[in-house]
Amino acid sequence: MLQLKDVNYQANGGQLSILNSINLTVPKDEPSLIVGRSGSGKTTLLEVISGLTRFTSGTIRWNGKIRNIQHRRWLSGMVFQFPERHFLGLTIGQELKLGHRYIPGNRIQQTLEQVGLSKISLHAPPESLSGGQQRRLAIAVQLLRDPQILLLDEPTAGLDWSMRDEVLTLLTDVSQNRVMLIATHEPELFFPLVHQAWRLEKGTVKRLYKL
Ligand SMILES: Nc1ncnc2c1ncn2[C@@H]1O[C@H](COP(=O)(O)OP(=O)(O)OP(=O)(O)O)[C@@H](O)[C@H]1O
Repeated sequence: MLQLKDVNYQANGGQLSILNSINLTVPKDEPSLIVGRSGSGKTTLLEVISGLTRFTSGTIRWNGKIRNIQHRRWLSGMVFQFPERHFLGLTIGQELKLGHRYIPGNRIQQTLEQVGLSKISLHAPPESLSGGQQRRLAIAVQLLRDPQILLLDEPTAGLDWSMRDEVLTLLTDVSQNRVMLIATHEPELFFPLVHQAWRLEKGTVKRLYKL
């Protein structure tokens, strides 16, 4: 379970308040949603949780223990908005192995099966995949790190309907045994998958849905 207590984040040397006293308890084994308009602070919140951004005050606990920024980097996997823009590997195989000294081939194959990409060639460039497949590859890259906390920023942005369905089905499957938090401005797409959703407005959690 992930717990945020009174988390604040201010930018520009404290001049600009972006997250204001965020309190959240996010359960494991089911996707949860952060809903909010553009500029409401969704990406910032995911970056704070994942340890990519240092918050100003508050506490973040994992399974009851306070976790510092290094712990959270280690615990978390973040799938950025439009992750395909950030692929670095020249091939799908390279992309999957980035940052690892060694990954057994069967582990790569299992992960590709998990995301429904078992038939692709590891020698092909990531750009040869369809939009939905590229999103699934980005999720596979994170799953290979086996994160306890999986954070996804607008995972369906820019996808057509059929590809969105592919990604939505996958998200339910990979939420088992971990916390999954999805930031979106299109909550209606995700409501069939989630039990809990929070609305962020100007950096404040305004409402809690128990669906
Ligand atoms: N380091 C920073 N310095 C100044 N302003 C920042 C900083 N980080 C974020 N902001 C501002 O904080 C606000 C929230 O940004 P954030 O990207 O978290 O919103 P968002 O809800 O994810 O928006 P979108 O859906 O458009 O991605 C924005 O107004 C953004 O410009």
